[in-house]
Amino acid sequence: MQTTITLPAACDFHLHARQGVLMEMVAPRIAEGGVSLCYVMPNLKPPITSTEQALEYKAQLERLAPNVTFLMSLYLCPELTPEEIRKAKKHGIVGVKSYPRGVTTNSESGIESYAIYYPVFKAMEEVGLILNLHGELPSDADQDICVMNAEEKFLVHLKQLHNDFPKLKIVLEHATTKAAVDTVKDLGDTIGCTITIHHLQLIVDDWAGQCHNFCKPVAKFPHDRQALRDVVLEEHPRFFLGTDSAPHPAYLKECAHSCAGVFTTPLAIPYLATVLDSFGAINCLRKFACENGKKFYGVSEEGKYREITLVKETLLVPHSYSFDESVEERKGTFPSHYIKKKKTLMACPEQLPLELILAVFTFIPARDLCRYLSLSKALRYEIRKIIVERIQREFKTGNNYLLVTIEPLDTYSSGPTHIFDLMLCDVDILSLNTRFKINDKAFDNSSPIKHDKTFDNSSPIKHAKIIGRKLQGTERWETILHNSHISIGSTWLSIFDPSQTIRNVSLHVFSPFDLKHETTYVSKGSLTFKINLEPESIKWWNSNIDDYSTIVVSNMIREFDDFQSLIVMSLVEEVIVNAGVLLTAIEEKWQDDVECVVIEDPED
Ligand SMILES: O=C1C[C@@H](C(=O)O)NC(=O)N1
Repeated sequence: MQTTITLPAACDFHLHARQGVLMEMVAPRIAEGGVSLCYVMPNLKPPITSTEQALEYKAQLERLAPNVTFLMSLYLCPELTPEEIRKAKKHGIVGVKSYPRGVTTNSESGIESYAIYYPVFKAMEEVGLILNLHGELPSDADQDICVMNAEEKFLVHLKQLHNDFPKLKIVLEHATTKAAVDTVKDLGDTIGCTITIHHLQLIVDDWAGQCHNFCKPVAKFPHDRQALRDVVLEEHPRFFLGTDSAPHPAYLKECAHSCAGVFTTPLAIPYLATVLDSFGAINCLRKFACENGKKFYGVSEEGKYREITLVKETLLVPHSYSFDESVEERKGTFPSHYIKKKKTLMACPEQLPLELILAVFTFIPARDLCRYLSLSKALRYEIRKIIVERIQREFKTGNNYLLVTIEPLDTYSSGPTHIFDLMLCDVDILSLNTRFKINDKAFDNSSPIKHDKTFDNSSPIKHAKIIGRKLQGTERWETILHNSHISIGSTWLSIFDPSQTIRNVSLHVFSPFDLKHETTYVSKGSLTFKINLEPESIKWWNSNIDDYSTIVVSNMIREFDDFQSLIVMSLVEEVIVNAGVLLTAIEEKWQDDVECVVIEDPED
């Protein structure tokens, strides 16, 4: 069994290197994945339609990944003229990518008919630019076209184009069908074809219901995959690697309308080797990934040649790759349960008198609390991540947020946690008509709290000065707990075991924009424990809460120097009700300034 392979760094002839923060994440990973040359797709926003844009994009990529050779392409669209083609050629642009309108990511300005582009194709044929085809027809039920046959039905256009421009080099991108493989083989030497790694692995069953495997064109039938594998095994010189690696932010991938794209760049060649090995094609790696494409394109690496060595051993694939999603442009579609949105103040957070945004998220209804509590820590961790993603989706500025989650820690309640949240809100609790009470008496385990079912408007709130605040003129936040214990007379506790006294206090503070910053401090009755977000690093220790007469919140949040907003979230429905009271009060008091976002429980 071959366990080590040394070969030239590979070429990826179809890469979505993206732009902005996503590009910053992708570009350095190209070499990490064993690739030293790549052909970059132009479907950015706005698409790359001019030589200047392509060169500027290339320069950005080179700054981020100086060891990689970037071959650039333009986006086929009406602005592209034969003159621009000639100019592009002069400046080293390699090809033009054609997207049929609406078939995939950023293809809104794609083409509807090839006929109008014939002068452009003619110029390309003359100067030797490559035409890259996303080979799918847009779905059209009336024409019986859907994702499963969109590629096959497109092939007539490939044949036609080849017929009309026999010297034009055309690459049918990311072929997924036997029909495509057969067609490319039948056509002459000017027709090449890229194959992705994932299409050598996946079939339709793997993406139906599995958003991470969803891409365009979709993976097809087992016999189609076999045809792709066979042509690799055959080492056919006109078939070569084009990963179509296409990352999307998790919130656009793991959602109802998942974006198409499989992100393989950081592990491209190890992944390819693994897949090839699985069907006995490991010896075809070199031709498929390092040689065929370069020959077809007639390109070399201008001194950037290097070798890579693959070692066959177990590799843990990261669950995700992080980048600053907060500054990614959001799609216009907010979840349908986004019920209330007053004013977008995120754009001008300095207007917030209390630097406060209160967002209340329900994630799991209270009645299902036990379900949440029975989840493993790892799963809870995932859930928190999802919540973070939700927040990132809603709030897109580069602001820092202080995020407080309210979570139950045991089966009984998470009662007082929202008191902490109120503290951190830096609001005058007394002025809010809530039912929260803060006792100044030492907490007495033997005296069960009252479980009055009435809404206690009149309860005076004592020690309002325990509110945490950002210290004037400093960046420190502080909450002082005057030897008090916190109690709460809220009705909702009674849905749990009424004989239980409040036993836990939890406060989770972290920045939704940097998971690494997460620090969770939890005081739980006479027990205080600390949790880092990583489930493995959960640490517990005993300590009496009396020892914590002063809780200096600045300790928890010391890493965040600039909070514009506070987000309070809860997994507990009833807390939402209470927080709703808070929201109402905030809205009443600062109605012109504060945007309160309430997101209803989607399951309701
Ligand atoms: O052709 C494409 C485009 C790509 C993307 O997300 O840019 N994703 C895909 O799955 N196919």
